[in-house]
Amino acid sequence: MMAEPLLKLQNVSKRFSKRIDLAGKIARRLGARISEQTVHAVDDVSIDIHEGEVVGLVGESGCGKSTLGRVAAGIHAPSEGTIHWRGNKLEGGGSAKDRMRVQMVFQDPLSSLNPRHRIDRVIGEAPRHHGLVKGRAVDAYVAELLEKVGLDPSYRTRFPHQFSGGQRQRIAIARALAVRPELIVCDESVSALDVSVQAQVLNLFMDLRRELGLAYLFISHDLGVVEHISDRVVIMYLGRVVESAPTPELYAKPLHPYAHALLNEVPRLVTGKRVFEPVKGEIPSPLDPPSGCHFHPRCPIADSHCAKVKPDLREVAPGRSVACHKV
Ligand SMILES: Nc1ncnc2c1ncn2[C@@H]1O[C@H](COP(=O)(O)OP(=O)(O)OP(=O)(O)O)[C@@H](O)[C@H]1O
Repeated sequence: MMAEPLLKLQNVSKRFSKRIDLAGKIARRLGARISEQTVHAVDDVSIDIHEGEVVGLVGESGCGKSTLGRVAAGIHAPSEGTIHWRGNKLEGGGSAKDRMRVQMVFQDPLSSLNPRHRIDRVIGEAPRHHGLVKGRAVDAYVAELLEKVGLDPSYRTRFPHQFSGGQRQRIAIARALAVRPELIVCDESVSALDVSVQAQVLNLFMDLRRELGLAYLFISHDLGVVEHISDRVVIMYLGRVVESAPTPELYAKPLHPYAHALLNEVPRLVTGKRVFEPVKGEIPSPLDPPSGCHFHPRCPIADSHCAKVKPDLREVAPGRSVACHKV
């Protein structure tokens, strides 16, 4: 029997209210300039992440990846659904101690690191605040973390702007590690870096996984990176999971028509150029998603049933689930 997952998200949804400024005569005549609409950023998603596992999360821009990552990290409370940590239900997003077990590393370290704080404060503040390390021991703790992420411990008196993009991302990783997490949510954590620096930071993530047994929820639009790093990949479309599968099986034979179309976008190196074949058709608005299967207007095999009925995510093989009426 498989062990209890580290993090279990069950039927999680997250909605946001969006204020729309209605311009024009009709809106004025109706006496309303502002209207509220609901964005279903995450719609009934269930995901398990096991100890030491790397789960890739992919999908086109706006499909809800970041929102799901923030729910997983306790930054957003879900509008619906439950979250369990090692089998224990987290109420109201979880206690501070529970939340420390999941840390997030963002795309742009410069905006997530306080520019006025020296690195020793950036990294040492949270563990000191939570009593993980006290007094003079903080300096040695920060130095050890800097070494762990491949930076010179003497850098701890510098400020974030004195580092390169790759070094800043290492600092953001050291800050995440400082509270001894078991799961790190990486939200496009290498996307802003040069390709050679990307590879170094990805190697660091994998070294830390081996050394500390860390699990990752790895959000990326780069399907090549996700293939390289993930044990399992979850594909989202307009707030819903459409396919979840072990990485080699998914890349060898995607089953959902969207997964199929998306994987055609994996850059292929042809005569030194990166070639993309974008998924055909517009991404519909999450303010007004299509009925039935959200993908049906762009799907080459959809029929009238797909336009009416939402397909459930069904297990089609061990560890592999697909939400499609035709699979
Ligand atoms: N705080 C918020 N308030 C209102 N709407 C939001 C908020 N955060 C996200 N959204 C909306 O929720 C939807 C999903 O956004 P999200 O950022 O999670 O998608 P994403 O897949 O991570 O996209 P990207 O790759 O572009 O970051 C989008 O329509 C977005 O506009």
